[in-house]
Amino acid sequence: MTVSDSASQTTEPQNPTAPHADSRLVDRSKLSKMYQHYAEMKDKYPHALLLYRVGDFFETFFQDAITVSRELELVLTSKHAGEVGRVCMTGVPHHAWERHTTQLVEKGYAVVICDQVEDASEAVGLVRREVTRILTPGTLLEEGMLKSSRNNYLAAVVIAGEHWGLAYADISTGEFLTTQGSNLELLSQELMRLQPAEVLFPTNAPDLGTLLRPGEKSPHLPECLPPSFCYSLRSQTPFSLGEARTKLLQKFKVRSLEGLGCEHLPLAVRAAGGLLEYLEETQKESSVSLHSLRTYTLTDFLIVDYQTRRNLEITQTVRDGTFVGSLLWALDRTSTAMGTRALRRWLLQPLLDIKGIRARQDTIQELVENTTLRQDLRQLLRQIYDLERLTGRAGSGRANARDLVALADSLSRLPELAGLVKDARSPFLKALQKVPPVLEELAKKLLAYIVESPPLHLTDGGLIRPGMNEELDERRATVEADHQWIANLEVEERAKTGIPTLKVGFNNTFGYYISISRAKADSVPSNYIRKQTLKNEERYITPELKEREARILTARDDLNKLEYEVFAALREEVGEQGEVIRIISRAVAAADVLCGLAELAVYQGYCRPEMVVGRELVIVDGRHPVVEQSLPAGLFVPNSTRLGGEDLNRLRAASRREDAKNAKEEERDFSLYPDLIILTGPNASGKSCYLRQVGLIQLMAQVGSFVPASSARLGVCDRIFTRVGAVDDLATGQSTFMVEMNETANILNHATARSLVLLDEIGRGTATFDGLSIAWAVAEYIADEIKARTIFATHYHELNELASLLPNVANYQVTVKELPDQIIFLHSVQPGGADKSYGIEAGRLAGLPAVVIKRAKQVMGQIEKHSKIALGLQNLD
Ligand SMILES: Nc1ncnc2c1ncn2[C@@H]1O[C@H](COP(=O)(O)OP(=O)(O)OP(=O)(O)O)[C@@H](O)[C@H]1O
Repeated sequence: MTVSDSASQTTEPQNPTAPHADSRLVDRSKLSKMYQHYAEMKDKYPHALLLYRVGDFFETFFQDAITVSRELELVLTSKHAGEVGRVCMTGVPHHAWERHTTQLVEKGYAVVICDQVEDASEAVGLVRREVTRILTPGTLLEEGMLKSSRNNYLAAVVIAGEHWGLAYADISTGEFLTTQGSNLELLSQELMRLQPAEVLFPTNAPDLGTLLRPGEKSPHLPECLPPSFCYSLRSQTPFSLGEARTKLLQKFKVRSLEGLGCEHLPLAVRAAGGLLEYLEETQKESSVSLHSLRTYTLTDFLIVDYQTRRNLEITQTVRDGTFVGSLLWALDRTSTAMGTRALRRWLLQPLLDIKGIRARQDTIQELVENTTLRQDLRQLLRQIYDLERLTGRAGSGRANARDLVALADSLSRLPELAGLVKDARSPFLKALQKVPPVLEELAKKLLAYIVESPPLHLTDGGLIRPGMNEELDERRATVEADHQWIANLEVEERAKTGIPTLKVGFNNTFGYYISISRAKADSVPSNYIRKQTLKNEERYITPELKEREARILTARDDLNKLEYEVFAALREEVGEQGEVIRIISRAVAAADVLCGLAELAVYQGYCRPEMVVGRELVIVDGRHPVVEQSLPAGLFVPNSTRLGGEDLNRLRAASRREDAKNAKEEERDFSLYPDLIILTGPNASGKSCYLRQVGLIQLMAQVGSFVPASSARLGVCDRIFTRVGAVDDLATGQSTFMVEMNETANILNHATARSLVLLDEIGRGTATFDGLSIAWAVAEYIADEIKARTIFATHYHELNELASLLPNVANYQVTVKELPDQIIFLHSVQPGGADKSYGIEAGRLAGLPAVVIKRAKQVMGQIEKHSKIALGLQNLD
């Protein structure tokens, strides 16, 4: 439900003494001035929660108060708002606004901050308030609101028939990319990869501005958009080609979009332009600092669809969605937040380009071979803060002095980093060899200007070192002289009055005063004016003291203001170098990822896979990278895999050259390396583990990582498909079997000879013979028609018959040792098919009553007698 919906459902109380709960229904003329202003602001942002600064609080009123008190579990109170009576109210202390806003934004609300923009003590009449910030899930910048380990993407989508444009940006790091495609399924997959915090969608819906929370339905949202994200319904205008194009040209100060790569991609342009407009609208006071726009195509990367990402547990486990136990968890040895985010991006977007893969491998290899370099690099990287986000905050005017010190500190490590890699040969280390001189200078300047441990607040002074700014030094000298005057005053007055206990003090109410014990009150000079009487003391002021005090306070104010100005100028300088810093940050992030992967390769005994152009998939002694780490050392049983031995194109070319005989010969050899493996074995023997291990090794190899095997030779895949397990998709009301069939249909319709297909059971969710028939037909179609490299794990050992019918199918089994009263899992994958599934045995081990086990064996005997499936199919031909 949107905020506005909740509001419209709130009817004004019939009870005249109950507080008003809807700003739209009250008589505005009866509201006091501040509430009238509040209501005007609320009218402008009907779809967001408005946090309105009153004194030390950010208050919410009317309908927003009800929503906020419910969502944050705060007490709902009410406040007198003029003639109209009381209105609902709840609020949060102003210093805690970030924490509370984060919670609201995480729950899918947009929050508008309306702050005081003048000093309340100087205000004439109502304190001036303005909207200073609009926070939505995709536009967060504040450090406490973001997870350092992942990007926070804002996406924008434009759809025209089957065609679409998608732009996305992370305003905290400055990334900004756009693309265009022509298949809505791919759009959905790309969104699932990005997991954006918020998606902008242009529509002509009447409720523009609404932020739909995850799962919330709207008739204006096309079905192809995954329901699990927040969608902002936007006006179509900024997404029109003309407006969007102009916006991009202006933002990046270019005459054509050619250089950005999207001149001829109108949908990509529309999405990017619309996104920019939204950022400008929500960022208000600060400019948005974004990298220049990069255009990419989905075909540059290995397609890992949502199911595969989920089944291979790349960023979270299937069972409980936790990070621990995922591939990312097992591989992450990065030392910086930038590296952690980059590793996640890389795992979700493996490469297709062999050159790119080899460049990463070369770097890992160099770091594997040079232990000292690797250790020194890791040590140094640990001292580098999140340059990307620090720069993002500086560029948008939100960095504080501590941020700039951290940034300068990190920048000043870069020359050291360059020194470490000066003799490196591999591409990603060479990228660190040159530090742009402008950054060295910037770091030096920042460290010279800003004190070592600056305060959090920017307006209370204490930021800039002495000797950096003449005017600042002068003002500081004046303030110090005044302080000295006060300090001397005590000595002088003691001497003058002869009262040794006389003291000069300060408090916020009276400012400076002279304190004398009551016993001595009679001997005070006549120019002392009594200001306050306490139990044991009298407090006085003198006209001279007051005059000095006024000077001190103004001078301090001026000093603080100037310090802030000097600081803001430094921050701006950082913002101006944003692009240069970001380029080097990305190089640092990449080197960090590769350094971590090298460390992993050494400690886990990974090998460098040989990447080839053909279809080969040869893994010798492969291991599952995650399961291996969760078992005690040495317990994981390695297994080899050999698939897709020959390049089908070459074979086909051979047959076209009418060299059919030769081709047949080759085809026979080729059968040594099958395309499809039927994998059988008892429950819990390790079939799923083996299947996933092959998928993960292929994926890791295309990320450029070394892999858990003693050797590997891998052709680059265009896509990895998986169908694993079965879960009811309750959200769409689909049964287990229908989910399974949909996923299988997707694979059969999209897999190519260059794909890797991993199928873990097909046809289990229906009657045995239906299931077996479907499984058979699917395996046959993949092996015979698609010729994708495939591993098909199944309990239907009848499928083993396929190997005798098709040359590119082979049978493998996960072996077990049978003892009289137990089965021992060997977890070893061997040629040949299992002739039984040990399901009844598993039932016995699980404690099914003996009589049931006995009866099951009888029934199985009968069924097997009548099942002559392979024979029957052969007869069909
Ligand atoms: N190669 C291996 N070495 C050591 N342990 C393994 C190996 N493979 C699997 N295991 C262990 O066996 C357990 C069961 O494996 P897995 O889930 O792959 O079985 P399965 O054959 O797919 O079972 P089911 O048919 O019931 O789905 C795993 O959790 C893992 O701990």
